[in-house]
Amino acid sequence: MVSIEEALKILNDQEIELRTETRDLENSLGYVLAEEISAPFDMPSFDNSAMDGYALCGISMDYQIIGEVAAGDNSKIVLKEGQAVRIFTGAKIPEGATAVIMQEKTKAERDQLRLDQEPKPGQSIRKQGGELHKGQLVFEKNYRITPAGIGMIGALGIQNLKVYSKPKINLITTGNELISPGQDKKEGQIYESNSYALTAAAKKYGFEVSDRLQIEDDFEAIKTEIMKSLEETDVLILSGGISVGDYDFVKQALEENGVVQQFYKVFQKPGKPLYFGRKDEKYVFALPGNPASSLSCFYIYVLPFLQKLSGIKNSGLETYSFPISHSFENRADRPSFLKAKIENGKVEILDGQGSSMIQSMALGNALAFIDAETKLNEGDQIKCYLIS
Ligand SMILES: Nc1nc2c(c(=O)[nH]1)N[C@H]1C(S)=C(S)[C@@H](COP(=O)(O)OP(=O)(O)OC[C@H]3O[C@@H](n4cnc5c(N)ncnc54)[C@H](O)[C@@H]3O)O[C@H]1N2
Ligand code: MOO
Repeated sequence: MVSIEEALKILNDQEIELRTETRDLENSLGYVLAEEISAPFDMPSFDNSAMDGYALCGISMDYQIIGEVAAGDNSKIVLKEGQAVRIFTGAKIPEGATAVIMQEKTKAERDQLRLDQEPKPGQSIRKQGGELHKGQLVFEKNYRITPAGIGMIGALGIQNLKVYSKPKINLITTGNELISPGQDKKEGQIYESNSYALTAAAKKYGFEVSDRLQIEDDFEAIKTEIMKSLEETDVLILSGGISVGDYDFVKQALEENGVVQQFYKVFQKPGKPLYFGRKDEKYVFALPGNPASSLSCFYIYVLPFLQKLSGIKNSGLETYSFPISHSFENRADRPSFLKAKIENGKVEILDGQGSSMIQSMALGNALAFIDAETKLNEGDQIKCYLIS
């Protein structure tokens, strides 16, 4: 049995080989850059108008309008003192222009333009290179691509990006009692829900579960499916059958497939029988079958590891401390991740903390961490892992 800190350290210390691939801009959200990106040209690449109005030359109140420049035009107009052109936002500033005045601050009659006040030199002109200079570093390697990042890279005209690959994930649920939602349920059976919750949690953080399989508590079947899965996947997640019961075959089946245990059992609640192992560059998590245990172990242990395999540096759920809205005593002898709800800056520990209970997790938005046998008074700070 290891502590939570030891388990997290073992995961964090795994030596892993990151793979890279080329992705098109559109499909790179959430990926991590495996290369630097520098500006291939000045941004903006030409002086352009920040307003719909008039570009003019010289400081005066009256100008003669000699033409028009719209966005996208490559006008050859050269303005002389006292001349102006009609111009629109984003259009290239003609040579000789010293300022742009928004149209609301002007009166135009035929080719005569009168301003409400004198222009200031450079007014409403977005200068070439005002945001970035050619060759300037825009994103360092390891930048995690956000929607704004996609916008920035697109604005630089770059279509293909070298990024770290995300791991391929397979999921196997085990248990004789499990049937799929939608089927008729007989006495003693329950609906298999962990694969749905785990797949959804993976998806929420940008990971796809490629293959899902439900198998019975049959040692040979579990062993064979683990073997097949290890051939085709990077990360295998199993749910159920990892405790000490007579039908808990997962650990032995992993061992017989050459998977080397990195830790088994974490001193925590829920999720004590959590297992992590590896076989060369293949990684295996065996999560406890209880629905809240498996999902909570996914959030705290599997997710940061999937992120690490994708090149993400600051991996894991966001954590913040909040004051607790009521006094609370953790009677459990293990440090606990409690289903909780943060509302109006305070945390409420929810009813329904059993490892099999998932409704409280679905209604909450955080896992609140509290040490074993600890009493908190209203207003005491409690560390929360945000899950929504
Ligand atoms: N003698 C002991 N018994 C147990 C211990 C222990 O230390 N000594 N630990 C308990 C703890 S803590 C947990 S957590 C569970 C974990 O056991 P398993 O990982 O072997 O899980 P199962 O026994 O297969 O299932 C537990 C529970 O969850 C339900 N389940 C399983 N899979 C699914 C699924 N895919 N979807 C929905 N529900 C699922 C299953 O029906 C069981 O009710 O062991 C304790 N026992
Ligand atoms: O450690 Mo188990 O996940 O509490 O039920």
